[in-house]
This record gives sequence, structure tokens and C-alpha cells, in this order.
Amino acid sequence: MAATRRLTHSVAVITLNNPPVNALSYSLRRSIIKEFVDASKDSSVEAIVLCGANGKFCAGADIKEFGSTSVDSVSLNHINDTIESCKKPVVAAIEGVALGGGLELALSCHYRVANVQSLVGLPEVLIGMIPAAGGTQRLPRLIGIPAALDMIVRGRHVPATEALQLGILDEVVKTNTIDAAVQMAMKVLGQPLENRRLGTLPVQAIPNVDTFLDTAVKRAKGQFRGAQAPLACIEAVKATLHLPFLKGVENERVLTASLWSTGQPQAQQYAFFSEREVGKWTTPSGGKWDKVPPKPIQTAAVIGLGTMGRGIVTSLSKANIPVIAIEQDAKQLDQGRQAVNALLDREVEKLKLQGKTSVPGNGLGSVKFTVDLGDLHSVDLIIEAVYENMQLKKEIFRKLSSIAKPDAFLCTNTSGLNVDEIASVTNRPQQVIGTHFFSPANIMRLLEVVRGQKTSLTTIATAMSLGKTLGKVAVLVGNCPLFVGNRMLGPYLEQVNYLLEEGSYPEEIDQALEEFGFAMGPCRMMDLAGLDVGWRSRMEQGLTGTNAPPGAPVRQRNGKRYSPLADLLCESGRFGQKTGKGWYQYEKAGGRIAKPDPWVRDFLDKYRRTHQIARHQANSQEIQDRCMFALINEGFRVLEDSIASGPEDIDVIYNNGYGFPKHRGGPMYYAANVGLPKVLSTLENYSKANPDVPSMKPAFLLRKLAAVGGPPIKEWRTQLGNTSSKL
Ligand SMILES: CCCCCCCC/C=C\C/C=C/C(=O)SCCNC(=O)CCNC(=O)[C@H](O)C(C)(C)COP(=O)(O)OP(=O)(O)OC[C@H]1O[C@@H](n2cnc3c(N)ncnc32)[C@H](O)[C@@H]1OP(=O)(O)O
Repeated sequence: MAATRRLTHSVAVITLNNPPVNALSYSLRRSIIKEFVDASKDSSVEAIVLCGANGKFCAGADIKEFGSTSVDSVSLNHINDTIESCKKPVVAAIEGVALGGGLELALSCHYRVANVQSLVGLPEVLIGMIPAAGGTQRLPRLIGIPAALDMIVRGRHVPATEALQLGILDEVVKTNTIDAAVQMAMKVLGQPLENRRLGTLPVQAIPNVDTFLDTAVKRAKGQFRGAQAPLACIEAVKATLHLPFLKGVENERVLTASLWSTGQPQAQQYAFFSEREVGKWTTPSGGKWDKVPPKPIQTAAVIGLGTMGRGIVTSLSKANIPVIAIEQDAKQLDQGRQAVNALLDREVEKLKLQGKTSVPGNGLGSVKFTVDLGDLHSVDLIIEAVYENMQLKKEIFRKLSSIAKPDAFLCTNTSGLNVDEIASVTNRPQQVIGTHFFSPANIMRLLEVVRGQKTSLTTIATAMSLGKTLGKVAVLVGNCPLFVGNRMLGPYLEQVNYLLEEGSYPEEIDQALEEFGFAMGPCRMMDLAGLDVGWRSRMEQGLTGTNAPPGAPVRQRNGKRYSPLADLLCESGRFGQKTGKGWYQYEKAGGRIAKPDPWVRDFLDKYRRTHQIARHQANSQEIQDRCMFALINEGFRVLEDSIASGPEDIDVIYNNGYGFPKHRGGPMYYAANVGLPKVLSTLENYSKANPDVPSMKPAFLLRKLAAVGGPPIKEWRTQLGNTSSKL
């Protein structure tokens, strides 16, 4: 963890060396300042180049050190000011990444040369912070307020070619970045440095700046729902208009302290590290991510080109994996082809924007469309993505057994069906695994990888590695009905239905949960997913429709409370967005703009009158508590059943697949923050008053953890013990 220095001609090259990403830990910062001061004093040195070891400039401050005392001892601001005021020219040679404090370091250099493959950005907002080492002050002075604000508030990783156009970089090279930086340093020797010191420059005026910033605040409030960091970023950038540079930097510090006191940075940093931890899977039988090599996947196939299949084909092609896409007849194949091509066209556009048009074949894997299953004889991995029907899936897997090559992996894209049952019809259950993609599959980051009883470690390693190749965050889960995410959704949506029965309207419930920070309230989410999906499943389970037990009370099934509201909506043809009507009304079938529907209010009022339910209009807090605690309670049961290996896995699933607000860390982190004794007592009270709602009966593990005072979330795993039988 040190910076090293060597002399090339008369240029001192200082290399940041702190694997894996040259994060600016305390000891690295100490070492940088020492080497830098020595170089600036050394009379044989005429210029200085800063670069990073192992092809990476720097990924910013060491996030693990936040909150510890060493953060301020050698501050990054001190280093940046020392570099900027240096009388010798300083050039940053950027390879790989220059992110956060890494870019702030580069912005304090007088010139920046970058490799064409590198990315630069100030992504602190994504971990609940603001760029607090002068980034909010230097970047607007360099590229203007609008462009800087866009980068800072969204935390975008900007490709080098775009950064060059924006004016962040002075030169982009294809190879030998450090040599190019040394040459640049020698070229500028003797040139004045005044106008290269960003901290001394004025920020460029823009017309109607107040309106511009007010609009940015409004947009950020709507988009980031309760997250404080984007608003603090705007506040910090705004300061460039009325504060001198040093005061602006001091303001960054004040804003950072204030953000820290909200607890949001800690939650987002927990989410950041949890995402990395879930990749380090282990199994009770001794399987471990770094011990089991994945098999390379050179070719893949997708069966079924419905919504999910199209997204999966696109995702594979985007990762440059050649795909065979299969449908059952020419008509459906043609529809699938058109849809996939449209998605791929959009991907090409995105690549063009990133300046990657020169990549052979546009960097996308080829897609072959066919109706012939026989074409799959040589592919390495097949993902079945037909609709959720066990018989159909089994029929396909039976055929694949004889068609696919013996070492091919067989994946089923199911959101909750039994992976073991599917595997049981094949001649290779050890190579069968569930890959639960989320819609739209080419965009959503989450992949639940579902291990069956006989799934081998190599198959797990291969599916997890494929997830990473596809740019997804893959979480290994056990096989149980609905796996982790959808299983937890059950009790959450049950509460939504009960609240609707009791007197809340869909828009009130959605508003409460969107205020909590969810990307989408549950009623809008059900409308988007299609109300008929759950309805069909309830019919299959004999809960409603012609299979329901004769004479069953309308609001009870098997002695438990049951809400028929969603069934009644479906019976009147309201399936959600696709039919233009569901819990809301839409401008047309397939429309997206949800408007509260007077019909739904009438329907709910009438329902309550029919069943003599006295209206209880829950406030936001009650809505949030009931829905959240139902979700969390099921999360504890998932842990008890070893379907997820730790609370972090659940949180990663919810943050990346269900629009849970990252600034709250995830449902289990939220529970730890609220305090487990409080979660327990709320559930106990509800449960006593509603003994016919077993999903709200506090889970054993919740009781156990609450009994020891609700320990910090990182200690929960030890309480779980080694019960993991499903993973
Ligand atoms: C009381 C208040 C206290 C607050 C004090 C505030 C002081 C403010 C001072 C200065 C302002 C500067 C702030 C910052 O710079 S914050 C950091 C900004 N940077 C980032 O957010 C980048 C985060 N990293 C990434 O996005 C990615 O890791 C990547 C693009 C760099 C690389 O991606 P990939 O190749 O996919 O690898 P991994 O993500 O798996 O990462 C590999 C490995 O590295 C660890 N890691 C990455 N970045 C950091 C980091 N900044 N600090 C510490 N560790 C980091 C990551 O956790 C992985 O570790 P592993 O799982 O153990 O292998």
C-alpha cells in the first residue's frame, strides 16, 4: 500500500499501488504526499506524472475506512491542494478507472491523459455521499455547472471518449498511457500553469441558473425518493456560484457531516459491500466461490421468446456471447426476432454513445433464430424461458436431455417453480439450475441463481460466473416455492390487500410506500406485472374459481384470512396495464400512466358495505409498518429455512430486483436499524389482534435475535448457526 517513484527523463512518475483498485487508504495517502513533496523538491525533476499500478488509476477513497479516525489525518484535500499549487507541471495518467477521490486527485493535476478504455466519474452519490475532496468545486469550474451536475447527481461512470468531449481530459490514447502522459509533461514544460489550476478559476455563468437548479432539485426529489445525497450534491455544486473555492470545499465537509448523521451513507455502503459479498458464495458441503472454477460459456441458447426470453437473449448478446434463440413456430419466432432486434438496436445506440463502435460486430454476440430444438446439440448452456407451466417445462427438459451435448448446462428461468422437479426428468440433474431473471431481463441487475438438491458445485460456479459476465448481481438461493424475493413479496402483498379491504385506496398505499422510497408502490407494481398472473396461480391452488372449496366463506380459506379483492378485479376483466384497467385506470390497454379510478373506489366501498367492514383509513406510518414488517418477517423465515445464506443476500435481492430504496440498505438492514425489538412487538400486537393472519406471527429467528437485544446485522450469521441445508 504505497506510492512508488521513478524518474523517466526529467519526469518523476509516481505510481499508486494498493490492490485491487488503488483505493486511497490512509497509508497510501501518506505515501503519496511524501513522494510528491520529495519530487517537487528534487531539482532533477522538472515535471510529475501520477498513475496507478495494475492498469487502474484509482477507485477513490477507501470506503472501508469511512467513519474511522484516520480519514482526516492526511486529508485528500491536503494532497489535492499540494498537487494543484505545485510549480512543476503535474499530469494524471488514467488507466482503468478514475472514480470519486481518484478523479478528484486527477482534477487537481494540471493535465489529464487517459486510456480510451478507461472510465471517470464522481460516483459518491451511489454510496450516499458527495464528492468531498473538491470534486463539486473543481468539476463545475472545468466543464460548467450543467454537465458537472449531471455527472455528480447520477454518479455516472463516463467513458474516456465522452470525458474528452466534455473537457475533463486533455488527451485520450489507445496504448501506452503512462508514456503519453510523460510526453505531455515534457511538452508543457515552461508553459504557464495558472489557468490549469481549477481551484483558481471562476465557474462559467449560465442563464437562469436558479431555475435550472430548482428544477434539478425537483427532479432529484422525484427520482431518488428520500435519498439525501443527490440533494446535497446539488447544494454543493450550487455553492460554486457564491462561495470562493476554499469555502466551497469547507461547505463540502459540512454537507458530508450532515449526510453522515442521516445514516444513509452507512446504509448505501453496506449495500455496496453486500453486493460484492454475495458473489463469494459457499455451501455447507464445502463448496466455495474461489475453489470451484466455472466452465467457460462460449455459446448459449434461449428457449421461448416472450418478454423474459427476449431480454435474456439481448443480455447474452450484449455480453458478446453468441446465442441461438428458439420459438415453437414461425409466427412466434418472427415476433421474437423483431423484438430482440429492436432491443439490440438500442444496445448498439448505447455503445455508439460510449464511443465503442469500432468493436468488431459492434461488441454484440450473434443471434441465430430457429424453430428447431435440434440446433442446440453443441451449445454450452441453455436457458429455458417459456411461461410458468410445470408440465411444459418438464416436456422441454426431457427433450433437452437427449438433444443437448452431455456437458451442457440446463437452466430454467422460473420465478418460483420447483427446480428439483424440473431437474428430475433429465439425465443430468447435477447440471440443472434455476436462473431467475427479472423483467426487463436486459436491464434489471438481479439474477437469483437457484440451486436444486442435485445441482453440482461446478454448475453453481458457472451460473454465478455467467451472471457476472452479463453485468448482473447474482445471488445464490435455495429451492423453495417462489425462492427468496417473490416468497417475501407474498405477505407484503397480503397486507396491501387487507389494507384495501379495510378502507385504504390504491393510491394511498402506493403513496405511502413510494414515500418510504420504493421505486413503485405495490398496486402499480401489481398492475404492471399483470393481476391475472396471481389469479391463475390462486385458481391452480384451489383458492378461487371453480376449484375453490364449495361453501368456503368469501374472506377465509383453510381457517386463514383471505382477500378475494384481486380475484374480483380479474373476474371483471381488470388485469392491470395490459387491459388498461386494474387497481388504476390507464390511457389505453398497455398504457403506462396510472390514474386513480373512481370505479375502484366504488368497488371497494361497496365491498366493505357488503361485508360490513367498518372503514379504517390507515395513515402512512401504519401502511409502511404493516407492509414492511410483513416482508421482513418472511425474510427471517427465509433465513431460518436456509433459502438465503445471510441477511445481506436478501437485501441485495430487494435492492436490485424489487426497487427497494438503497439508502435504507435493504429490508433486513432496515429492520436492524428500526430495532428488532420494535419490529417484534409490532408484529406481536398485530398477530394477537389478527390470529387468522399467520404470516404476521413473528418468526422464531426474529424472536431469538430480539431476545439478545437486536445485534448489528453483521452478527446475525453467527446466530443462524450452520443450518444451511438447502444451499
Ligand atoms: C464521518 C464521515 C466520514 C466520511 C469522510 C469522508 C471523507 C471524504 C473524502 C474524500 C472524498 C472521496 C470519496 C470517495 O472517493 S468515495 C469512493 C468513490 N468511489 C467509488 O464509489 C468506486 C467504488 N468502486 C466501484 O465502483 C468498483 O469497485 C470498480 C468500478 C472500481 C471496480 O469494479 P469491479 O472490477 O467490478 O470490482 P469490484 O467492484 O468487485 O471491486 C473489487 C474490490 O475492490 C473493492 N473496492 C472497490 N472500490 C473500493 C473503494 N473505493 N474502497 C474500498 N474498496 C473498494 C471492492 O469492495 C472489491 O473488494 P473485494 O470484494 O474484497 O474483492
